[in-house]
Amino acid sequence: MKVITQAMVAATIKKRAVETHKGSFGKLLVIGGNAQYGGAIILTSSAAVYSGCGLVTTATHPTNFASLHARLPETMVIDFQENKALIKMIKNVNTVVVGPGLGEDSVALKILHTVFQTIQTSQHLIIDGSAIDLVATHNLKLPDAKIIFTPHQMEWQRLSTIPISDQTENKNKLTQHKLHATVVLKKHHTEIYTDQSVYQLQLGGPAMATGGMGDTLAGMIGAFVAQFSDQEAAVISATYLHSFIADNLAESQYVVLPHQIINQIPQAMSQFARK
Ligand SMILES: NC(=O)C1=CN([C@@H]2O[C@H](COP(=O)(O)OP(=O)(O)OC[C@H]3O[C@@H](n4cnc5c(N)ncnc54)[C@H](OP(=O)(O)O)[C@@H]3O)[C@@H](O)[C@H]2O)[C@@H](O)CC1
Ligand SMILES: Nc1ncnc2c1ncn2[C@@H]1O[C@H](COP(=O)(O)OP(=O)(O)O)[C@@H](O)[C@H]1O
Ligand SMILES: [Mg+2]
Repeated sequence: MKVITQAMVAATIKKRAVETHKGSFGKLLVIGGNAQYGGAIILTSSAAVYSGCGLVTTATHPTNFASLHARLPETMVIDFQENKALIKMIKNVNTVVVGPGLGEDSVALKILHTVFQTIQTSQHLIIDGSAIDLVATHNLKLPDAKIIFTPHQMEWQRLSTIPISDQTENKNKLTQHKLHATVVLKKHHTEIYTDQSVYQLQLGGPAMATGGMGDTLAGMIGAFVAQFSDQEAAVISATYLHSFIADNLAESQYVVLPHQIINQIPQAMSQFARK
């Protein structure tokens, strides 16, 4: 297992070229947030905007529109139940994040079907939270796209059928290979399984054990993958930065809240871009 280093992150987050515009830094669609879990998609969307994605659109339940816009005017919104609008928007972006706070009811399942039917080979698809459980429960066939799963240990157990106590590097690697996807297995010392390698994060700690922490990471990964050309480097760097910021805050805080990490992303990226 390779340890993720600061140098890997610094090599990914580069100073921006001047002859650029918002279209140069990725177009991302985040899908999630039912009537119960609006906070999840607010965190994912915010993390994506603060991570520098050029254009972020949020497909969510309409009950979340006002709260989302009050926190984050930079994102655009669509109703995730409007199938035609959803299809059009999926075709209009280079990266999709699906799952944070999506829920697992029939509406959620229909949305996930639409994503899987519409996504193209060249697009990045981050599958998180409820969407991972829907894939596992309904044994869904994965589309041909650049897929990244971001399960915590229980979600990985449901998807891979490997019990948490048995989630060894070799077993995880075998399932990652079968899935044809990158797997970010979230836990203390998160592990990232790609086609090429296995990486370990040696940052992060229990101050991060707060609901919404993974929703935030999903937005960061989405934004990094949307704007940086090397998918593997982007996933590793987003995962590192998330815990790097948390550890800095945890020096003076007992707990670290997801929105506090989000607020620090632009400064932390600037720090790495100057290395
Ligand atoms: N503000 C919002 O709107 C929020 C919305 N959210 C949204 O809710 C949806 C459901 O996601 P979820 O993660 O909350 O539920 P689920 O998948 O059932 O997992 C929990 C079960 O797994 C177990 N467990 C074992 N190991 C574990 C580990 N390493 N990490 C974590 N859990 C571990 C754990 O064990 P226990 O706590 O019982 O010890 C428990 O039995 C999803 O869409 C998400 O985006 C949340 O993000 C919260 C904020
Ligand atoms: N004790 C811990 N040590 C390191 N990281 C942790 C710890 N507890 C939680 N985290 C991190 O917090 C995030 C939790 O993700 P997840 O369970 O999906 O949260 P949620 O769905 O509530 O947003 C992961 O990135 C995980 O690595
Ligand atoms: Mg989660």
